[in-house]
Amino acid sequence: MLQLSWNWDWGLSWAGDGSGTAADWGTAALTAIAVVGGVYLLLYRMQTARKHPDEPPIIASAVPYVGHLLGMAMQGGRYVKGIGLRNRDKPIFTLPVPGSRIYIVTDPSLAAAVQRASKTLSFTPLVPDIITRILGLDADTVAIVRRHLDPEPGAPRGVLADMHDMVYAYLGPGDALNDLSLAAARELARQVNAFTAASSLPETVDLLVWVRHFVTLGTAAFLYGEQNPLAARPELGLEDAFWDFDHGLGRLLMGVLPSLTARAPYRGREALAAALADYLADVDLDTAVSPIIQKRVAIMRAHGMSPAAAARCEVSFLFAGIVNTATTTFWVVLQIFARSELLACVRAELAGAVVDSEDGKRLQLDLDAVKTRCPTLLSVFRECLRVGSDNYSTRLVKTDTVLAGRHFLRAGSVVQVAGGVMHADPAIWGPDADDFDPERFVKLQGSSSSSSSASTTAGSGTDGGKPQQQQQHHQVHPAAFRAFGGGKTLCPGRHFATNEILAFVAMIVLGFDLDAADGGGEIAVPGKEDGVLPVHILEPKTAVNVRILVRDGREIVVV
Ligand code: HEM
Repeated sequence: MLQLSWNWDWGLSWAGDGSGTAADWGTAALTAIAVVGGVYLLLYRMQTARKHPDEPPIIASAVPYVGHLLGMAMQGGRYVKGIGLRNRDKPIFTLPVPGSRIYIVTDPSLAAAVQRASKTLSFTPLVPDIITRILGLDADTVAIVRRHLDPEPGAPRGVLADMHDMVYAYLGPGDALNDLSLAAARELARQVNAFTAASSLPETVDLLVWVRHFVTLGTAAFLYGEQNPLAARPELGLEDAFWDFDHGLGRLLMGVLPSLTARAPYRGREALAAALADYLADVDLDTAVSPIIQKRVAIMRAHGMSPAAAARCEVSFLFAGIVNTATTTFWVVLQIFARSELLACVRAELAGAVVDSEDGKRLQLDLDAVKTRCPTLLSVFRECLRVGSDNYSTRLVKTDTVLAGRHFLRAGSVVQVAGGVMHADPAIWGPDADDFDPERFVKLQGSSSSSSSASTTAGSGTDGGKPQQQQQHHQVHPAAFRAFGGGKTLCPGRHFATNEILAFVAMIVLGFDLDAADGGGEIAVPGKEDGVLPVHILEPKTAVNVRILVRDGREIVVV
């Protein structure tokens, strides 16, 4: 006879009358297995129970409730992407998590429906918590940020709403965008010219590190002025601090004692915030920084933020301006230089976008011509974004919502549009969806649709469009291209980024030759590191070391 009891010294124990036989122990073990199995089955069944008959199908985790969270923590964006690709028959599905639901959308038309339902599905309520953790905001600033999120027309507006509208208006097509694009391209040209002038011998570099150095310093300069602390105070190591911050965003987001568990990103952020606060307190904002930064700082101050808090928030704009641009430029340069025929083709296209100066000493790069006369370059850019972006557009379900008249989404849950799944879906892009096709977007013919979600035209002056995939004779839904997100949070910097990246790639393609560092020859293209939180275009799994040779030593001038 065996009995289950609790013993304070030894914990849970089996008590017997001393006559326990092997059969008794076997029975006990079977009972224990049955109890554990029963509890497991109960939890498993509970997590698969739909909260509503029209709730999207539930994909249960083998470890009830917490399994998906563990999967995301251990495998990053690859985890949900894998589930999405294995369940292509489900345009939307539910991942049960403790106390909530995550609805994953993998179908472009449902993604468009999510974007349209912006009254009940909104990213904004999630922003205060996210930026508090990432930026380390103090309680007063958080209270300001929380005011009047998602205001109705005519209602009082909070700082996020004002900032959103200003940034979208400023970076939309028009003179301000053109001025900023020109300023950025000129700053990058200045840096490339300085590098060319200083380089007499071939240099071996890590291509990503080389590209992002230019983009980091260039962006800091055209946004915050030449005396910005990243450029003017090299002793602070702010460039490294910036990338430490970027590479530790996931840990900062966890918010568990960040000064200990996310030491490098925490210190990087604090160094950047302090240096920007000192700088912005000292300079004459009207003349030293670009107009968009003047407007950002003015909005934050008008809403009552302290100068130090406003400077801290600028770390996020620096992040938005640098990280995706640097990483995308890296991929575009790499993909072009890894294919000699493609390189020749892009150089031939760029010949139509440059002219020699009268004295023959300078190369004049025409920004507009780069955008309009280089279809292959533009296609490579878009293909790099398609292949490199596994991003998720995230929304909180504010009130119970029926999506597209069919799918019940419960209030308090989270919806995520899975860009990585859509970008890899053969049903959308054709059977070669896994391949990098430099001409994919040349083969896709744009139309003049005005949907703002697609951005496969990405900054060419028109939003959206329904490109037709000539080979497959079907259309790619405008919401299937997710690199810039979509709907109310569609990246406001997409036009600017396109201009800047195309100009910068043009300078590199025209000015340099790149070889594999290990003895020259073809440069290999590594896979992308997809086991991280996909907050931006993914980095390569391994470093790409190249030898840089100056091809055309002439100064580049942007016109
Ligand atoms: C290749 C370059 C870039 C890519 C791939 C990119 C991508 C994105 C993505 C995916 C989002 C979130 C969209 C969503 O959640 O639906 C976003 C938001 C944003 N991006 Fe970009 N971005 C790029 C460059 C830039 C640049 C250069 C700037 C500014 C100069 C910028 C400013 C912003 C801002 C301010 C937001 C937040 C918008 C909001 O919700 O209020 N981005 N970007």
